[in-house]
Amino acid sequence: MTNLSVNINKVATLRNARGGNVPNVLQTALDSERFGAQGITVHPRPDERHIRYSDARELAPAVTTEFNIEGYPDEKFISLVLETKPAQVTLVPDGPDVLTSNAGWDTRAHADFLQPIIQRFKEAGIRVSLFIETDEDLIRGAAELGADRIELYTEAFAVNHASMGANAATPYAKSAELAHSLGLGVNAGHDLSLDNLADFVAMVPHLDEVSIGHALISDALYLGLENTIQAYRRQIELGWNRREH
Ligand SMILES: CC(=O)[C@@H](O)[C@H](O)COP(=O)(O)O
Ligand SMILES: NCC(=O)COP(=O)(O)O
Repeated sequence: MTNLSVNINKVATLRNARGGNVPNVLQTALDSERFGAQGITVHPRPDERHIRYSDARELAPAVTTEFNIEGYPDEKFISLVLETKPAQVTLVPDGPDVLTSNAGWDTRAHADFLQPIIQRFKEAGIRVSLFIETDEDLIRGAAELGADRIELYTEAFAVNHASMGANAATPYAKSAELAHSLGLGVNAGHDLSLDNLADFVAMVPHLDEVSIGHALISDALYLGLENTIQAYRRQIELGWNRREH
């Protein structure tokens, strides 16, 4: 079954809006686990617009499911990950000024940059995932760099799902089959939601984890966090049961 990792970036956005500690990011993470989250994801950006490096340090010893830190591997990020030793690090090629993640890695052009970084994290016992698009050669490049997993960047799926339905996931199914054949685990994330998640899970094989934040936290404003996490878990189960086994 595919695991749900709840990205709590937007809880930190709300917390930072007033400069205090409400909502409490750590407590929200622990409650999310209690409500059914099978992982917690954070994406500390250089400007700390939401998740701060201090949040990651506070969360690391407290999270009891899988802790996943996402981000661009500059030296400050690398040091944070090696210090906190999450279960997984997901490397994302984001520039410091992007509104949100908007591309996957070019694992060919950036091979010399990524390879030693991946090796440092693996030597520290941290699973390494690379944020990537549905490009066959770049997925092969991720495997050649020694990544443990890829995270399929699903914005294009979310955009196309409105008009194409489940067929929007066809490129991701092919990428997941290729990744699996190369010994890579398969994660996915970005703009997944209650509307599109079951179709994605039904279509994409070998899917280890989905990390979901923006839509999930937005839904929680109406449904409550516990109901929302359980609703996302149900959508994963619905998609899994629709798979052609
Ligand atoms: C890599 C990815 O898709 C997520 O981490 C996404 O970038 C969330 O970042 P924001 O919450 O800053 O939009
Ligand atoms: N890796 C994707 C993630 O953590 C959350 O992305 P989103 O659901 O906030 O778009």
